[in-house]
Amino acid sequence: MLKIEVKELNISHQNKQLVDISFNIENTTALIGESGSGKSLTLKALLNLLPSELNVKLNLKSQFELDVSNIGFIPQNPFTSLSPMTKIKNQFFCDKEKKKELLNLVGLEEWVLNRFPIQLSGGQLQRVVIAMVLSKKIKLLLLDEPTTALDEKSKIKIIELIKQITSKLQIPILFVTHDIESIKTICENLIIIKKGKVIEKGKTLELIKNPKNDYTKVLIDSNFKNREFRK
Ligand SMILES: Nc1ncnc2c1ncn2[C@@H]1O[C@H](COP(=O)(O)OP(=O)(O)OP(=O)(O)O)[C@@H](O)[C@H]1O
Repeated sequence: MLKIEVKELNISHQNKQLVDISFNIENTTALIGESGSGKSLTLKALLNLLPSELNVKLNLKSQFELDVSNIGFIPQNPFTSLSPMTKIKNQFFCDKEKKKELLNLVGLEEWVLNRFPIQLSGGQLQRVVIAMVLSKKIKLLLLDEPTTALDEKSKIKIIELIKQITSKLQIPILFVTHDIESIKTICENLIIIKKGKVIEKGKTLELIKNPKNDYTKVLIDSNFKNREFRK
């Protein structure tokens, strides 16, 4: 399995340090932190999509050249990641048989191709986005809170789908979220960040069972309490 070593990622705005971390993306890795901790900036840096007003220093080691053509990205909001006025079939680039096969893999049927994004539910759209990502020969998959825009029922189904897919892909995966519960059964490794710094990392299940840092404890407790509350 390929591994990506982010030896140094330093992002600043004027004199303010926003992110200063190093970590590995190995097998399935989750990056967790509260709002404003630097998760999105980290993903944008890997995608080379940081706004020009930010200063960035990225030093990474990987066995392959990373560029947009070989990175798959599953965003927070599938509604805004697709063009609203274009039918799905015209935003999905591979032959028809492959499209059908991929749609099938994500639990959708061919009729979806003739719809505009607005005619699909959030859960269906996120499945379409996943099928599109799988149509490329990707070497790294990044997920940015992929269930944030979905209702609770769709969220559970999409997490289940992501779990199936990530176990088959055999490429490094970085799953960014603030929801530890959702990655518990998907990600083998866990990195906790706070205010742009890595404060704890390790194997997910061990870390959840035995967090060393107080911030990690609070993050875990609030995650599970919220979930109980929502049931
Ligand atoms: N273009 C920018 N200019 C200045 N500061 C920025 C810029 N983009 C983000 N920041 C700051 O960087 C910090 C990290 O932001 P980031 O969006 O990465 O957080 P996050 O962990 O993804 O939060 P959320 O879970 O709410 O999306 C925040 O304090 C944010 O205000």
